[in-house]
Amino acid sequence: MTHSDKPTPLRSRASGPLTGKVRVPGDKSISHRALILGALAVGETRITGLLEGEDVLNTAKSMQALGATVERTGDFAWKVNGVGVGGFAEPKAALDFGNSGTGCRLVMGAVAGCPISAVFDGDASLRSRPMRRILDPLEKMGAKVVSGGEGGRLPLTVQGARDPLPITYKTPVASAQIKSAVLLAGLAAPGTTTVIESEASRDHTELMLKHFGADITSVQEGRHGRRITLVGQPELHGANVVVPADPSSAAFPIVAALIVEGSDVVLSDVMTNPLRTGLFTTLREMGASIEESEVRGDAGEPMAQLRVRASKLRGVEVPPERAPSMIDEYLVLAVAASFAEGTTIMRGLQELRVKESDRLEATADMLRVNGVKVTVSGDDLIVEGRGHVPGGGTVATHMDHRIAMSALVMGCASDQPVTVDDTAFIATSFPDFIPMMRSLGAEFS
Ligand SMILES: O=C(O)C1=C[C@@H](OP(=O)(O)O)[C@@H](O)[C@H](O)C1
Ligand SMILES: C=C(OP(=O)(O)O)C(=O)O
Repeated sequence: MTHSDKPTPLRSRASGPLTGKVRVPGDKSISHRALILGALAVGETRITGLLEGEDVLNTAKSMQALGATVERTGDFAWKVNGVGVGGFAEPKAALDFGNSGTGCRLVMGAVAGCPISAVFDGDASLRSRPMRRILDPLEKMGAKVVSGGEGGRLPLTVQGARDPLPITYKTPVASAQIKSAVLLAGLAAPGTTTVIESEASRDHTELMLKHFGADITSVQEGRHGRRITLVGQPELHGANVVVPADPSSAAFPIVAALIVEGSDVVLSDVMTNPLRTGLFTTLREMGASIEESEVRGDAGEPMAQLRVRASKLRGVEVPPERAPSMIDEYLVLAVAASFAEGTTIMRGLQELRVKESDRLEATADMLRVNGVKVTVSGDDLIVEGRGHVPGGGTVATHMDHRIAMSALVMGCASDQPVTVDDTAFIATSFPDFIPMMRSLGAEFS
């Protein structure tokens, strides 16, 4: 999906208390996986609560291009009829994943196990992101990169394996995208495929594979790691998937409610898988009032209603081993840290450099142009909170949805308004962000 060349800036200024109850859109990670596993299963998959953001819609299109039947049956309700493990058809045109690392990398894994060739492409942001981390294990499984850019950059052509090999693979960094690509390729291989990670990353692929009928086990490995074993060539059956609300999207109204005095906001159905809730743990350590109720689960994914009230926050140190459980939330945590009293040190953030933008530098710039004292030291981010933020800056979003949303949240409570240069990329993960925040009382103009 391409965006118009004309940027759409927006200004956020201090508002009165934010109040109300909202449901943020469906979880992006689970939405991608439901479409992909639906396409690899035999029979019908019904998905409700799917995130209808650009990233996920690009994955839906790619599943269609690979031969699955994908239909929208109502608001956030989708039906997929799959082709079976190993059954993808060769796509006629390049698969365009737009801004989405997850869509691109997971589908690369799924394609690697099929005897077809496919061209993978994306926007300028995705074209700059590393794909070698995915291609390395997929080549060990028998896939080939027929053509590609410098250092494994998109666009590139993958020739899937006719006879994929099962492997045991230790991921070089904690990445659910690497793990998932190997497991999805491993579906088509005989025997068992094993992934070992020294820090556990989000486990939605494992939980959903089990839900679709695969034989998959996950046991602890070392202090923080996991060993995941998948038995190849299962018959995946279609399944019903209820997508809970995305905690990474909920993070924005949550931080806004914490920093705007007098706020009281309720968020329903927020997924609370412990491998995704590092931000909530950290905010609570900072003194945030976040109450959970209506705790329940579906297909192994727990969810809860969260009530968030404005709170006095204090600086904390966030340990590096927490990073995988909040990797997409450091930008908005840095905003919360700017409004806290005292220094917040976030350690071990090297992976932030290879997201939609270099998020370590972009986050530091976002704070700096708004008068917050911030240092990047190696892979650590150090924010000196002073209880208030001067604001008044214009933030460069660098084709990165989470920078745009974090900056707009910052403006909700800063002394002077905060402007973002382009809001277009918010549509990749949270299409209703602007109206939803306005419905709570945010002043965007
Ligand atoms: O598997 C997933 O759904 C995701 C994994 C994470 O990326 P990495 O695997 O690169 O850490 C995360 O940043 C991304 O937003 C979604
Ligand atoms: C990193 C992200 O997504 P992806 O890797 O799928 O582009 C994100 O949504 O913050």
